[in-house]
Amino acid sequence: MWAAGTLKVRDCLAGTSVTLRRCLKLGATMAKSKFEYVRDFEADDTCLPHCWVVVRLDGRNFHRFAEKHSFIKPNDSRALHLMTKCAQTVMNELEDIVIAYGQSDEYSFVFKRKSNWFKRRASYVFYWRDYFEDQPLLYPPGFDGRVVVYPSNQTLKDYLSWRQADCHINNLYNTGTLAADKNEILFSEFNINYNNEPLMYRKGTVLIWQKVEEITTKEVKLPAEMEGKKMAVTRTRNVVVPLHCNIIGDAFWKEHPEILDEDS
Ligand SMILES: Nc1nc2c(ncn2[C@@H]2O[C@H](COP(=O)(O)OP(=O)(O)OP(=O)(O)O)[C@@H](O)[C@H]2O)c(=O)[nH]1
Ligand SMILES: [Mg+2]
Ligand SMILES: [Mg+2]
Repeated sequence: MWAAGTLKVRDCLAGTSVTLRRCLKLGATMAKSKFEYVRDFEADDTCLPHCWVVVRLDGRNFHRFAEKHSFIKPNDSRALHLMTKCAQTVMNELEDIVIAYGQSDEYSFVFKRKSNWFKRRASYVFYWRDYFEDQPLLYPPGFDGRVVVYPSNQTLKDYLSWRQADCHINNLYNTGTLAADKNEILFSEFNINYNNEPLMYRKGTVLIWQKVEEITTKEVKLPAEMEGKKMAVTRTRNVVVPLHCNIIGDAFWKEHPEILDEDS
């Protein structure tokens, strides 16, 4: 998705894979060969229907990539914004994604229960220069993807909570030290109040759809006496908005009931 040719997400979301399998079956009956047996190794990778489908992409050996491209430690806001830009682009292309969550070198995309499609993008490389102006891209990063299905709203919420907890733990660790009472040590020894660290670093990024009112001027044709006149027209548009809020706990889900709404 982020770098061409590196993503190995199986096409388990696509209804087309079923069609493809049918075609293969048809072809196979027409021309069977002694090699036919290898098809038995194919696992049925169709995702369970009616479940939430999560695709998580994670940078491969990103430790090296960050080092080679002089990323600021432990958090480089350019890198995080570049990831978010890519994820927003993906969401804008795939309206079936209801929410996405990103931190560090990973992004999770949650597809509607009814979804049946998926696409690839080479966004990360494409937008690199917008975020890392002075740092040339030395090699294209690779991202591996995995697909997991979650059967209930609660398991999906728990999945996203797990990723945000991971963001918190890693960030606290990377910002400071190994010891038990990290917050206290950060404050007393390094004079860093962890709670003052930017929210994007502590909470990661949540991408959701929000309706915005857009005012545009339009030439109005009717009625006849107003012909040629420009008028302000308001229309509602769905846009992808980044948030750096808590998704662990009920408050977020109560505030945004539409995300998990079956019919939306
Ligand atoms: N300096 C810096 N490094 C980052 C930043 N974001 C991610 N990284 C690096 O990316 C790594 C991501 O962790 P992992 O995904 O567990 O490790 P990985 O090196 O990508 O290895 P694999 O995922 O197993 O291939 C971190 O350990 C950091 O080294 C950042 O903003 N700044
Ligand atoms: Mg990684
Ligand atoms: Mg990672």
